Amino acid sequence: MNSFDKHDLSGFVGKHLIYTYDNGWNYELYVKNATTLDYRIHSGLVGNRWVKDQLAYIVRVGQDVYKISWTEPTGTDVSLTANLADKVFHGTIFFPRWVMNNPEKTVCFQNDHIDEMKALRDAGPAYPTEVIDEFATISFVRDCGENNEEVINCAASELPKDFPAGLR
Ligand SMILES: C=Cc1ccc(O)cc1
Repeated sequence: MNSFDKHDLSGFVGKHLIYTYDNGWNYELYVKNATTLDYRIHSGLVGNRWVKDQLAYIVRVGQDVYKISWTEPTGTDVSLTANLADKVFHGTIFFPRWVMNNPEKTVCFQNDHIDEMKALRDAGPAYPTEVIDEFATISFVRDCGENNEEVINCAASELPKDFPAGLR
């Protein structure tokens, strides 16, 4: 018998998170609804890439612990764990070889380039996959409600210098 309802995502849907991986990569994620997320990458291998309306599997695996998994048009697979109580985050990213070879090709607002990303994925090479397995620290959490298009609506490079100051 669990002490929490596995099917209750209300503590996660609508959350806007900013976190920094131990390797220094800085990311931002918005849990738009129970099956969709938006994200923006501030720094790292593919810094300045941003994506809206990525479909994902989102599950609750603990009182304050959620897991999100998806596969991208680029062929990159991602599985993230967010422990909101402890502000601990963990990401596993499975990059196809072509992204490791030419990360700059994926740095864009992906929604405007879906067919191009799929063509690059299909051209490969896919293998050997590069697995990035990193903890991150959550530095910012707020509630933005469901399906809020304003949370992530530009590239990281277009944000004010003092971002995320003033958001709370
Ligand atoms: C490749 C996308 C991606 C999005 C968020 C995150 O924390 C890791 C990877």
